[in-house]
Amino acid sequence: MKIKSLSREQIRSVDQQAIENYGMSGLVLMENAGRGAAEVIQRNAATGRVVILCGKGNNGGDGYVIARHLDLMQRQVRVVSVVELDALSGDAAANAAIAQKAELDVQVATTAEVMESHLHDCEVIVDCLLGTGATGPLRGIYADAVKIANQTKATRIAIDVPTGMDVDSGEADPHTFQAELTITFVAPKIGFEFEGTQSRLGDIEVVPIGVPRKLLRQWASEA
Ligand SMILES: NC(=O)C1=CN([C@@H]2O[C@H](COP(=O)(O)OP(=O)(O)OC[C@H]3O[C@@H](n4cnc5c(N)ncnc54)[C@H](OP(=O)(O)O)[C@@H]3O)[C@@H](O)[C@H]2O)[C@@H](O)CC1
Ligand SMILES: [K+]
Repeated sequence: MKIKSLSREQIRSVDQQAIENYGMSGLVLMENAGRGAAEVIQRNAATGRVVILCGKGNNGGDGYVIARHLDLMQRQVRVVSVVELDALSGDAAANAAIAQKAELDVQVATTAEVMESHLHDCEVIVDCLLGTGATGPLRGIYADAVKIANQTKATRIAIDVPTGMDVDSGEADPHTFQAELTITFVAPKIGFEFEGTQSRLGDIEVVPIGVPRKLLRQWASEA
């Protein structure tokens, strides 16, 4: 079933309804999202060292799942969190803990200098800094991380939305992540349809996260 482009409120409502009305666990949704994204990454950027930039929220949580699945695919992968790991909560904290117990390469970079040292020689950068929970201009290390990532020669892949782009208006922060590929969950976002956004989004791939068709039917496109 093809789903229409959704607003921030609608997409957040899909997740919320799956959890509250259907009894799905947020961890399962995140697992589906991260696993699906890892498969798309593997298809589109099959070689080279991968750095996954992770923020504080559930978009960051997706990053730890992606790392675990890419590691299973025998990729060389490092997670770089822009916050100390004890600042994480909920499903993101759970997946960060799994990644650590699994002895994946998880680093913290809270300064531009340290971020630069992690990004200067990787071949693929995956942006899990901010998703649908982003508000206002990029703050602090988030802005630095995107700026440094955009200056590298690495292949850049955004998860759910390029960090810095508003999901509803498509408006871009001066430091918006410049993606060659955006892997977005459930449906494209309304902001992606605005003129000028294509150069920040690159190609768009939609990944389903296992929410039931009955829930999605209300947003089915006519086509
Ligand atoms: N179960 C689900 O719902 C599923 C969700 N999924 C995934 O979750 C994503 C949504 O996650 P989310 O709601 O946690 O928001 P997200 O964007 O990761 O982080 C927000 C945090 O970042 C911060 N912050 C905000 N703006 C900022 C700024 N300008 N500059 C700097 N920092 C800023 C702010 O923290 P603060 O600094 O205010 O403490 C805020 O708390 C969604 O896109 C999808 O990828 C999938 O796994 C499928 C299942
Ligand atoms: K992102």
